[in-house]
Amino acid sequence: MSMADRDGFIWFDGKLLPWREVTVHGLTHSLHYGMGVFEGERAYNTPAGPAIFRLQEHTRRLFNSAKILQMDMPFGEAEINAATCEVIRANGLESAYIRPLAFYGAEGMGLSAKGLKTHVLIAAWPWGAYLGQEALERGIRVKVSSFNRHHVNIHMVKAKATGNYLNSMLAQREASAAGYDEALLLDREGYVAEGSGENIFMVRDGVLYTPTLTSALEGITRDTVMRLAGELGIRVVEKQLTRDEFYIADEAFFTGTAAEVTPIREIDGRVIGSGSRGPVTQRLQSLYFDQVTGKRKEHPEWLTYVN
Ligand SMILES: CCC[C@H](NCc1c(COP(=O)(O)O)cnc(C)c1O)C(=O)O
Repeated sequence: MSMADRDGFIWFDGKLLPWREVTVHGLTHSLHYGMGVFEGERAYNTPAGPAIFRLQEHTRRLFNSAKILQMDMPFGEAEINAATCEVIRANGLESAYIRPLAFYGAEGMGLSAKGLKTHVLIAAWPWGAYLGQEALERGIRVKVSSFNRHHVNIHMVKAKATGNYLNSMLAQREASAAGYDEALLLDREGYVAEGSGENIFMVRDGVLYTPTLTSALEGITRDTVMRLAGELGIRVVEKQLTRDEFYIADEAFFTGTAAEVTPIREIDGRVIGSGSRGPVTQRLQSLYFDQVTGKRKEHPEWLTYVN
């Protein structure tokens, strides 16, 4: 079923509208030139009702992305936070994937985007494991992409910008066509950057490693997992990592709002560790799910209850 043919409500420019009425003109500027910013967030059902995980950090990143691209935002962060909660309530959702998007309208077609209106929508829908439930347990097969991640002075990688995902789509489709589940992109120097829609970690001799963020998005899940690992007493190291360090790692996994904590069992035909979800990955994955579903009481500030 097309995403357009759903029922429910989408928050659009300050109002909750019926899902199917949220349409834009074919000459919408962002459709043509790819300048827009978005977020991927999740609400989870908890013993105290539905809650959005680290909503404030996601909204702050949306506004930071807009600032990097110099897109004027017609609402404030607090209004967007409140509207996001309203979308979950209005659709009667308990756990959901949430997609805020800010984009330029059809007021003009010049690249300067002068005088264009920024429109904002927030949609939410039930979305299970991004790479499949089995992936969360068994792990996935990953291919290093022939496409590099953006050079940091070609695309603004700290902005979660819609146009940046052309690179992600090219990489993901190449990996999928080659029979893999996901792509791993290297930066311009050849160091490991991130997945097409995820940050990446590896475990070696009990130490958790993740690439420095030069060519990768500042992932909120990455930050969460690094904090949880520290609380488990696991040493966390951020450094430049090469593809062959991942080949000989004991464990590897992706993190992201959509991907959550997805184990990686093979990269480029090299089996990672035991070839299934490793013990450190499993501990972090289970702690992550306890955290986002309110079973773990630490970090109450990470959950925004919608009711
Ligand atoms: C299609 C993009 C989906 C989106 N990807 C999130 C994402 C991440 C992880 O960031 P975070 O942990 O803050 O989510 C890292 N890197 C990229 C390129 C991403 O698109 C998501 O909702 O997970």
